Amino acid sequence: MTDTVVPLRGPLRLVAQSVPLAPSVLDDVPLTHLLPADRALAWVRDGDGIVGWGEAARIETSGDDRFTDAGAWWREVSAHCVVRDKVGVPGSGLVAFGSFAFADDSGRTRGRAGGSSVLVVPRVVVGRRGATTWVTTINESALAPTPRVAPTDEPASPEGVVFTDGSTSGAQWETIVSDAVRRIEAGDLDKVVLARDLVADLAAPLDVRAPLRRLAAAYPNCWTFHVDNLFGATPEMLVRRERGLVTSRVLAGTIRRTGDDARDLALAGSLARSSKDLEEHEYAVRSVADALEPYCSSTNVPEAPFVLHLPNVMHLATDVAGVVDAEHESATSLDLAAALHPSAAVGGTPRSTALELIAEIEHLDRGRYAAPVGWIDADGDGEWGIALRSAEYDGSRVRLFAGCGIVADSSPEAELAESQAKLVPVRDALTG
Ligand SMILES: C=C(O[C@H]1C=CC=C(C(=O)O)[C@@H]1O)C(=O)O
Repeated sequence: MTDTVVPLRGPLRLVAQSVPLAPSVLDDVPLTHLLPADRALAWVRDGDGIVGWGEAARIETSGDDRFTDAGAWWREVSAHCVVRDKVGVPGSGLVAFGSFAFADDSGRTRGRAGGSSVLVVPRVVVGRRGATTWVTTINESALAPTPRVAPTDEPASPEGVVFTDGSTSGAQWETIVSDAVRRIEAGDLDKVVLARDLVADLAAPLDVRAPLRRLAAAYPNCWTFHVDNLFGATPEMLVRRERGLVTSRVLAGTIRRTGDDARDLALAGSLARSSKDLEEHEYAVRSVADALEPYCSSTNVPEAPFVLHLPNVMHLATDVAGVVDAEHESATSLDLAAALHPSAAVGGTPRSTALELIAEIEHLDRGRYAAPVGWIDADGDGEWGIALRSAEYDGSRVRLFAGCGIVADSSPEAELAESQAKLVPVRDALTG
């Protein structure tokens, strides 16, 4: 069931044009430095990506049809759009940024007007992919002039930040983790991912560009994003579809970094050998490989994970790849994200039992945390990360989220410490 906030009144006829920019025009200015304060959209990693602003069209959906309804709308918008693309790379031409709710019933309980999942078509997009930089304009009915693109003013840093417990205290959350371990030991399920939130109150409404700039600079190998008041820097790629090739970066199994390189290297070795973390990881890889298989003529699932080093933590990581088969050629990146969500990196194994347990014991509306966030183009190519290391804000109130995979050998105290480490990126981005 879906509540469509902006119903489609007849076909929406958009005109999109992408033109290359000479590299000297932006002179290596980070894409996040181009964003205006209002309606900023971002998806950047290591200098590449797309940022956008303004709004040519949007759809909000909710409920269990949130992906299918958004997908049908996107097919319709793409089919009626006139695209003049002089760049021709994934992300040029018509694009929409999107972010989806974790749970079928999410959003309703938060009292937000309308649905909680969204696709937004910006009016202006600036993209960078290696040496290629471009600007896209999107307008209704007629071509819009290409705007001058230049760095915007330095955003105000958040001030007077006060953190308080979210829906549970640390001690209460440890009890919830213990409950989950008992259920796993009783044989009800193999793995469940439990999350908690932290509230930050600021002295003034957040200018999200400040934390975005910090996250993009501090976490270059993560995808820094902002869509409709959800922002963060995620290390996990749920699915990327690029001209028939599908890739996914699966993460599960974590160890905190100490800041001492030699010790961290030894810890990376122990993570790679930890049976608890390897078990947690294997469930996540299986869930992604199994969900991709029906769409692919071939898949590649490496036998062993590698260790991904981030500034705050290290993760076990596996890059899964597949080739979309002829029968599923029309499956868009969003269709694939819908099929994969929620993977066992954020739900659990078996999926339905884990989701029931989350709903029963977590005491948290995850909103759009841990759900797909990313972008899609007119060909259906796109990238959908999992919105981890993220926060949602409303004026001067920010809710930060973090979760941990729980298996039989999990210790509540260690999981609480891990969740604190996962909160660090957004915490630091708010406090400078
Ligand atoms: C659920 C989160 O992380 C997932 C991704 C990587 C490692 C995880 C872990 O080791 O528990 C989680 O499965 C989060 O960051 O909120």
